[in-house]
Amino acid sequence: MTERQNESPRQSGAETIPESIPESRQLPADHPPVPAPKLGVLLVNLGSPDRAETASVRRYLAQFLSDPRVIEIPKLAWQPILRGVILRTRPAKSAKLYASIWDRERDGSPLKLITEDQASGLQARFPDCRIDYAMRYGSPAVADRLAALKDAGCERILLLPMYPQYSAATTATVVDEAHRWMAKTRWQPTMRTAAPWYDDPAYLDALEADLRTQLGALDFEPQLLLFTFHGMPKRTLELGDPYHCQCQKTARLMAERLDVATRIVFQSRFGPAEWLQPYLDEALEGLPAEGVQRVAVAAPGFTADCLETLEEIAIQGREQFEGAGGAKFAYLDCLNAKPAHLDLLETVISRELAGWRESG
Ligand SMILES: C=CC1=C(C)c2cc3[nH]c(cc4nc(cc5[nH]c(cc1n2)c(C)c5CCC(=O)O)C(CCC(=O)O)=C4C)c(C)c3C=C
Ligand SMILES: [Fe+2]
Ligand SMILES: [Fe+2]
Repeated sequence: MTERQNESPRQSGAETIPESIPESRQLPADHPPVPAPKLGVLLVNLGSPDRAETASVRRYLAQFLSDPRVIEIPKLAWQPILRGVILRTRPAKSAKLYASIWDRERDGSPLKLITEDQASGLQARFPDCRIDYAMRYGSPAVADRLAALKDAGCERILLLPMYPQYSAATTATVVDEAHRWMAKTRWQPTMRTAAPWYDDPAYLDALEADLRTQLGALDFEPQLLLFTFHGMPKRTLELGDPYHCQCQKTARLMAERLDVATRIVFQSRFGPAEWLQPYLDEALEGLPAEGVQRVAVAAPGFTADCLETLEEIAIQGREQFEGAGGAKFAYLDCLNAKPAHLDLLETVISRELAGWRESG
């Protein structure tokens, strides 16, 4: 083999070398193909089942809930509960919920399709990079998309866990998974991970503009705007996870920018342990008795609408509030693939690529 082909513009086998490439850059006929070096960006969100069907949801939940970053209970104690109880009962119920939000035309979950749209929207803004997306659980798998970026010649890859607030159960497990692939890879790309953007002015600007627009379009004036974040076991806060503090900071900085009363709550409790409080469902059920008849709910920790927003908040949350006597309820959707979100993600990606694009 000759020296490394960092500067080689070759894309494929020796017989396809264009005439214009100088002799010194050509590879011998028996050399493995070396694509031209590029920058890659991989957006990674949580993931969904491939279909809104029990078997598919069971596979997805088995992978998700076997992750020791998500369920911090020793494997020997947890697996019998997971296999013997949860995977026997939950998949059928969750499949029905997924069916209620499924995009039938594009045949996918909102979370996956919105992430796909974010990646293609960003690709148009970064013609010099290859932008792709993956799901931490389910498909497309992180390892497969990292391998595809590498095969396309990306020698430097920016990993973008799609969570504005860091938690071990979300951000860290994306990094773990990427590094498991790295550990099996001979010629590793250089990899960076984007920092969480929970207090970044670009994030707050995007949220503020979007929430103002959505609030302004309502047919009522909310007395209260609830900021709901996905919950975490309370124990994770005691163990040093910064998630709770980062959610609090996002909510406080947003409250300072908006001229409506706000409150922070946490949703999607799982299992019998105490989770971060106050809980969304209890808040919605208690508000009418406090005299709050008109409420709006926003979920600034979700970069894409998903089961936890479209079903748990927009459907169940409304029922809880109205069932307790509330009059007006509005769910404000996530930033999704809206231009304001692409602007924010462009800012984050450009910052994280600093030094790479210039030298690339
Ligand atoms: C946005 C941040 C998220 C945190 C933090 C988080 C922690 C966390 N989640 C579970 C259990 C479940 N979460 C489920 C769905 C789900 N969770 C997030 C995000 C966070 N989770 C998203 C975006 C989604 C939606 C996925 C989709 O396809 O739309 C589910 C599955 C759904 C169900 O069956 O109800 C479970 C279970 C735990 C235990 C946890 C922290 C330890
Ligand atoms: Fe979750
Ligand atoms: Fe805190």
